[in-house]
Amino acid sequence: MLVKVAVGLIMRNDQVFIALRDSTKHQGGLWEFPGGKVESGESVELALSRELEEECGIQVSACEHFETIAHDYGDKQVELVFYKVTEFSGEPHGKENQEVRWVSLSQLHEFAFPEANVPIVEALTSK
Ligand SMILES: Nc1nc2c([nH]c(=O)n2[C@H]2C[C@H](O)[C@@H](COP(=O)(O)OP(=O)(O)OP(=O)(O)O)O2)c(=O)[nH]1
Ligand SMILES: [Mg+2]
Repeated sequence: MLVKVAVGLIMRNDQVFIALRDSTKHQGGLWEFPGGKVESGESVELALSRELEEECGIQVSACEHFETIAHDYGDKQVELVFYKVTEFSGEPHGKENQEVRWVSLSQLHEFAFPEANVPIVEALTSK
């Protein structure tokens, strides 16, 4: 089964906001860009706003599609729809008590992300 996921690249100057995935979750113990599964009947952009409010406590006011990546983990197939979150209100934090960081794009490669994120990290650091 293919799981569609809305993912936010929350940007501020040359930094991006990342969070540590709970070790009990799929791809746990790795860093991620906040986001989550699109629910049935929900648009991807609505899912993005809902997930970023739930996980980081921010309200998205503007976003733009960045890249969509399909990836097969073997145990799970995902379609990750990445958005650059260009305007938001509230201060991003680990609302679900997850560890979070603002990271300079030049240091992003120092963090371990799920395999599907590799092209995104590459694109963010080379632009
Ligand atoms: N949020 C997020 N998920 C990612 C990234 N990269 C990546 O491969 N994934 C995968 C891991 C999961 O299989 C899936 C997203 O799941 P999720 O755990 O965020 O979903 P969710 O917030 O709805 O969580 P839950 O209700 O299952 O607890 O996408 C990423 O950068 N961010
Ligand atoms: Mg999530």
